[in-house]
Amino acid sequence: MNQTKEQRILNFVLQNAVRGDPCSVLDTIDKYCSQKEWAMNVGDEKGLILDKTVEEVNPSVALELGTYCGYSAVRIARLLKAGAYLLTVEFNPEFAAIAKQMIEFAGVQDKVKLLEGPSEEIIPQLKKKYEVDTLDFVFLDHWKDRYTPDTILLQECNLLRKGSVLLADNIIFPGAPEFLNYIRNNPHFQCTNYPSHLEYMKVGDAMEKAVFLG
Ligand SMILES: Cc1ncnc2c1ncn2[C@@H]1O[C@H](/C=C/CNC(=O)c2cc(-c3ccc(F)cc3)cc(O)c2O)C[C@H]1O
Ligand SMILES: [Mg+2]
Repeated sequence: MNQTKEQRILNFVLQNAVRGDPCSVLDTIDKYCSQKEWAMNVGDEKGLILDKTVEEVNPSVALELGTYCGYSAVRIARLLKAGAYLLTVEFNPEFAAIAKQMIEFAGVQDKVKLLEGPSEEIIPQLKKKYEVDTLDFVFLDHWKDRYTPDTILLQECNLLRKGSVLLADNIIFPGAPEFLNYIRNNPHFQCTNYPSHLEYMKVGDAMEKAVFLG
């Protein structure tokens, strides 16, 4: 049975990266996806915007929607302080299995909880089942038409507090026009746009930061 692209990415990491070294895992994925097979990781350029935002927020509890192969989970987890953790949500079991191995190889498994299932089911469980009070940081990188309903759901579930920071990928390409309209016209959010490029390409893209004002 021939391998999937995601399995090929994982195998390339297992054979070429340094076990327990998150930066080497990230560099190895970026090398593979820029030279061999493109894949929808946030990548090195937008990854720097993600890094700066995570360092600025310095979250105790972070949520990621759309784990995929685990690239941004490793990217976020490597920056978390002692005792802080990332919850990452992925509903495709194959991607979840790949991401689990990627996260473990990088050595950040103690900081990451991979939750398998659709975000609309997981989000309402975060308080009771996963003992979350509020979220300090949320990275949105799943299906683009889910950004708005999930942002509304996070508010309905009282998971955001004054100062919670959302960061959304792919504002330009593939684009999230409905989310952009929602969040920029919502008086409860203060938005900032970060122009960049689509991962591994010369195509323009951007990230949007939205601070919840309470
Ligand atoms: C609702 C929900 N719950 C849990 N997991 C969910 C979910 N929706 C998607 N997911 C999971 O997240 C991942 C999906 C991410 C969606 N991201 C994308 O579709 C995406 C697409 C591109 C792109 C750019 C140019 C092109 F020409 C083609 C594609 C670039 C990106 O950075 C992306 O994030 C994998 C999926 O299983
Ligand atoms: Mg993306």
